[in-house]
Amino acid sequence: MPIPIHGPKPKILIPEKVSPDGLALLRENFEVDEKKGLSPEELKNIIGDYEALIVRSETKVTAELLQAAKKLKVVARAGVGVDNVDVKTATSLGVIVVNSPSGNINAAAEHTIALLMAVARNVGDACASIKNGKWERGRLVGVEAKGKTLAIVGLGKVGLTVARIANGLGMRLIAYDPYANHSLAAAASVTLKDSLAELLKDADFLTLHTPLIASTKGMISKAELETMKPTARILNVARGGMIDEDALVEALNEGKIAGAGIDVFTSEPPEAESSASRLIAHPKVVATPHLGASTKEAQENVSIDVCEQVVSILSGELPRSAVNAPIILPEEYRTLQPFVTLVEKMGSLYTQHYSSRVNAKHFRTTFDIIYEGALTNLNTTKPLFAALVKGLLTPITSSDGLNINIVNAELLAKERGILINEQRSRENVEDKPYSSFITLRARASRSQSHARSDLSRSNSPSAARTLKQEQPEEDQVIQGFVSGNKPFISRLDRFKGEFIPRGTLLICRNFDSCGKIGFVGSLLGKAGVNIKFMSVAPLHDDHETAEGDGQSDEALMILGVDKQVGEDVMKGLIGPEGVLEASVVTL
Ligand SMILES: NC(=O)C1=CN([C@@H]2O[C@H](COP(=O)(O)OP(=O)(O)OC[C@H]3O[C@@H](n4cnc5c(N)ncnc54)[C@H](O)[C@@H]3O)[C@@H](O)[C@H]2O)C=CC1
Ligand SMILES: O=C(O)C(=O)COP(=O)(O)O
Repeated sequence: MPIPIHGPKPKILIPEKVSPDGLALLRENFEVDEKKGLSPEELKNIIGDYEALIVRSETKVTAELLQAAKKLKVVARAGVGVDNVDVKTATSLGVIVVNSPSGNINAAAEHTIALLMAVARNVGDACASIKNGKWERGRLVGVEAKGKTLAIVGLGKVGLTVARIANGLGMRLIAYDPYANHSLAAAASVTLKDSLAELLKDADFLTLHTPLIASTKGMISKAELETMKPTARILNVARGGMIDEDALVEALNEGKIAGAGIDVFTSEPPEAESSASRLIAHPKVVATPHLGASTKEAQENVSIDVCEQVVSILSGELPRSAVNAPIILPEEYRTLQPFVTLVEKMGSLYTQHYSSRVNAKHFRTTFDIIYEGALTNLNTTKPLFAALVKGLLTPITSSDGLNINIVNAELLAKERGILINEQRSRENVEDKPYSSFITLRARASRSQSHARSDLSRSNSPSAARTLKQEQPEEDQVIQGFVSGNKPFISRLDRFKGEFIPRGTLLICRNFDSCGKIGFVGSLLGKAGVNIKFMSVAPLHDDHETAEGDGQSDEALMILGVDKQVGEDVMKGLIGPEGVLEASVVTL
């Protein structure tokens, strides 16, 4: 995969133990810092240097940490649960959060079964007893799994894998999951129950496999435990906090629950005198220190999975399992990529060409973006939407850089009151020279009193300077297409003509009469500005016939220049000898 890296290598911080298999993929192009044992304060102090952060469950990726992470593009969770990551803040900052949704599923499911068996046969207690020189065969009689009812809360990936293994053990399977896939449940011989209460009363073994979210926090507390059989045993390899630890200790003490196998706790590692530590110490509990994902195989899987995604993101591509961005298939992304570049350029051209007019009134906030041809068949246009927001806003956003991307584009557009209507045109494009093209239309119907004034506050050096003699009121239209993977602009306002939106461009509107090119060329020449290419755009067909409107003999001149054009030169271009309007844009 080509990685466009110039200058120092981007830095990746790994504050936890992550398998070297994935890290090997990073080392060639990135500086990989493995720093274990950092305090939250130490982490906050250094995070500003890093573009990627790879964590497991121990690192708390808080809002405070994310805000200090000025360069951060991605938080990669080498595992499933992202409850230790403030995904909402990451989203608002445009930081992509990725995980490995299936790399450790089997490990978690097998660990659940290991705990189930250990609890059923008193393995933990028996092990401690024999090591203490005892031989307590009478006290340590267990129960069999075969024929017992396994009640599963959360029939997702881990829950289903547990069900399949338990089926092989001859267990009867029931589950509660309001969002379960009924055919997958049936194929795994699982009977779905309509409520948690219905599930709990039948459980010989209860196992939890949901994420820790508002609806699952404290879902097994005193009231629920009291509805269960006193012979029931409880397993938790999902997350601490789903079971009320104090209530479970009490139920075990009172003989209301027979035993528990617990891998995850409300505080990890457990604080002294905490509910977690009391649960761990309980003789009827088999406890493990969050080992569900800790197999060699699972750690290899998750490491490779997230490191590949980090490489993609730092190379400007999209990951395959982002938690806060839409999933886009690699083939689809490849098709979209040149159009993403095109749309971003169109947005930036819009902002710079139209909006930095002296009083900044013309930054319209309602845009139509119309996809035609092959683009109408795409599953998602989210990357194009994000590229448009990025293009529109980047020239007027302060340079210390808001990271605008697919993660936060919608939010940012909303915050700034920019309305974007995406449309797929069903028009036949067979007679057109390109298989797909895109039109950006800024609507003139908006009341000017609502027009944004961001541009008047702009301090961006890339914001264009435009000088003009007159300002027609109509929709502002930019049209473009991709050819040979390169973006082209094919229409700007009333003018049609092809040019590549790249570098510094001087765009002049002028009467289509002799001498204009010479006039502009000579003025630029005197100012030491070199012209690299030039394109002339006559009026678009729709506007050609409007004789007598004073505009039918106009054209656009687009010149690629090798440096910025000074204010004095810009002023000198306008006039009866010269052009009607001129703007400089940097794309
Ligand atoms: N102990 C460990 O080391 C590991 C723990 N895990 C944890 O296992 C849990 C499950 O992981 P996956 O199966 O991959 O997730 P998943 O997303 O595939 O499945 C979760 C299931 O929970 C269901 N669910 C959501 N809210 C529910 C509710 N209120 N009541 C009942 N069901 C509900 C969902 O519909 C879904 O089917 C996660 O919390 C994850 O962090 C995963 C891997 C290792
Ligand atoms: O993947 C998960 O959700 C886990 O709980 C595994 O956590 P870990 O990566 O072992 O700290």
